[in-house]
Order: sequence, then structure tokens, then C-alpha cells
Amino acid sequence: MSTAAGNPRTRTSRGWQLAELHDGELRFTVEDGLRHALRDGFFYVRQPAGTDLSAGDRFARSFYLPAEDPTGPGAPRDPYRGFHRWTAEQLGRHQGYFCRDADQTEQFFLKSTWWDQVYPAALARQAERMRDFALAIQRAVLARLDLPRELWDQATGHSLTPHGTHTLTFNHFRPEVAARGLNIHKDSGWVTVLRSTERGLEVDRDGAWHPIDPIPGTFIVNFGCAMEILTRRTATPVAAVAHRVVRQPPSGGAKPDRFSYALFVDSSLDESVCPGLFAYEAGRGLRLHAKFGAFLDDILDNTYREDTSGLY
Ligand SMILES: O=C(O)CCC(=O)C(=O)O
Ligand SMILES: [Fe+2]
Repeated sequence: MSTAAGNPRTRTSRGWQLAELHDGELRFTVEDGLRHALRDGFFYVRQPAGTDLSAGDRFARSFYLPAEDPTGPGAPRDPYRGFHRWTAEQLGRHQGYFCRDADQTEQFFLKSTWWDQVYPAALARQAERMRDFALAIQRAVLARLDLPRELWDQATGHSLTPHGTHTLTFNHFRPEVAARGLNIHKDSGWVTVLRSTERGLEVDRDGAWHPIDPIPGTFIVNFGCAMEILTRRTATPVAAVAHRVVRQPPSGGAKPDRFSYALFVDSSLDESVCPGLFAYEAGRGLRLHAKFGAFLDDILDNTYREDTSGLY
């Protein structure tokens, strides 16, 4: 992989940060890039060399379509369609297909324990690669924080291990629905690795909304609430970025609908493994801040209601 230093695009348009993961370390294109990224609550990261996103992009454009292909009953079944049939009753809480009322997005949520059974094989492999990349980024960030390494697993709810909750979530923005794209929220967990190809995402910075446009060949990494709570009283506080997706206007079929998908890293949901969200303070150690399951329920419920937002 070439280093970003030789690339003409070493700064993003508004001075948001851009990094590359190299031998397990994050290299930002400017010297104090990490410090800015921790404050912004997000940064762009170059996709690893050879990244293939075709299965995820195909699923994002198809999961909500009826399983039956309109080209005829004899047409071979498309394994990327017909996923509205998977519900939380079959898969468990916060899993499966959700059609939102107050937002344009219709979504598909799936934890890693289900990937092999539910996703087409090529998508399950892409999900694993995105999870491994997200965890490598999380380790690289933790290594630069004011947090002793021997506390990492407990402090981060075992999210770096197979006990963690690793979810690949898809958004399809329905332009015919007259609503906001996706309500204001902060992601709940540690890091999110987001794939998008269209404009529409905005972040809140000091009370003003700023568009975050996709840069080809990169993902957007968001820090979530768990990271913000853990680090708030440390020498290296990390902000969880408040963000939203603006309404996508109908194009009369002139362009494909906006989609996005993201790998979310959250703590273990098993209370015997992870009692909840911790805050760290040098000299005092870890202190329990909130139970994780209830915290997650609140954020998700508030994000998708008409009159609330997914902040905390
Ligand atoms: O669609 C996007 O750009 C953002 C999606 C998002 O914020 C989310 O799924 O949590
Ligand atoms: Fe988000």
C-alpha cells in the first residue's frame, strides 16, 4: 500500500482527518491528525489494498426487494433479495429488517453470530473483513489513548474479542418517503466503519451541520458513545460524533437510491462478561457508568422516533 504522504489529497476539503492503517498503526496525513480526529469524533481511513465491496454494495441495493424477480417465475432466485422476511422474532432483539416510519431509511441489522446462516457467502466474508479492519483500527486508536493496555478488554466490554457485538447494518434511503433521511444520533459503541458512495451525511460541529462527502477509496470511521464515556475524564478524551442523513429527494429514477452500510463494534451484551459501560480515570481506574443493554435500547428507540434524537 502506498503511503498517503505521496498522494496529492493529503487534506480533505474542510480539514477533516484522513489516515491509513499501516502495520497496525494509524498514520494520519498531517502531524496532529489523531488529536483532531479524536475531537472531531470521526476520520476518513483508506480502504486496505485489494478491498472488494461488491457483495455489500449488491446487498445494499437488493435486500429490500421482493424475493421473486419480476422478470419471470422461471428466473433464477437472486440470493441478495427478499430479506424483509427476516425479523427480530427469528433473529433476536435489534436484528433483521426494519422499516422506519419517521425516516426514509429501511434497514437490515445482523450480528456476526448470524452472518454465515443468513448472508450470502460472499457477503459473510466481506463482513468478516470489515470487522477485522474495524477491530484493528480500534486497537490502533486505543494504543494512542490514556488507558493502560491491561485494562483494554474490561474497559471496552470485550468488544475486541469474539464476545463483542459486531453488527453489519444496511440502510436504503427511500426517496419516495417524505421524511428526514436518518435522524440525529451518535453511534452507540466503540468504532463504526461506514461505507457510503453518495452525499447526504452531515456532522454536528459546535452547533453547525457540516456535510461529510464520501471520498472514493476510503471508509468513514465514527467514534461512538461507549468510547466517549470511557475517555471523558482522561488526558485523551474522544468525542462521539453527532450525525444525521438529510432527506434524499426523488430523482424520478434518474439515479440509483442512496445506500450505506456500516460495521458497528459494540460491547458484549452478556452481563456476566460485561456489566456495562465504564469510565476511566487515571489513579481511580474503571468506574461503571451504565448498563449496556438498557443504554443501547434507549439510543435505538430514540433515534427512530419522530420527536427525539439518538443522543444521550
Ligand atoms: O448513511 C450514512 O451515511 C450514515 C448511516 C449511519 O449513521 C448509521 O447507520 O448509523
Ligand atoms: Fe450512525
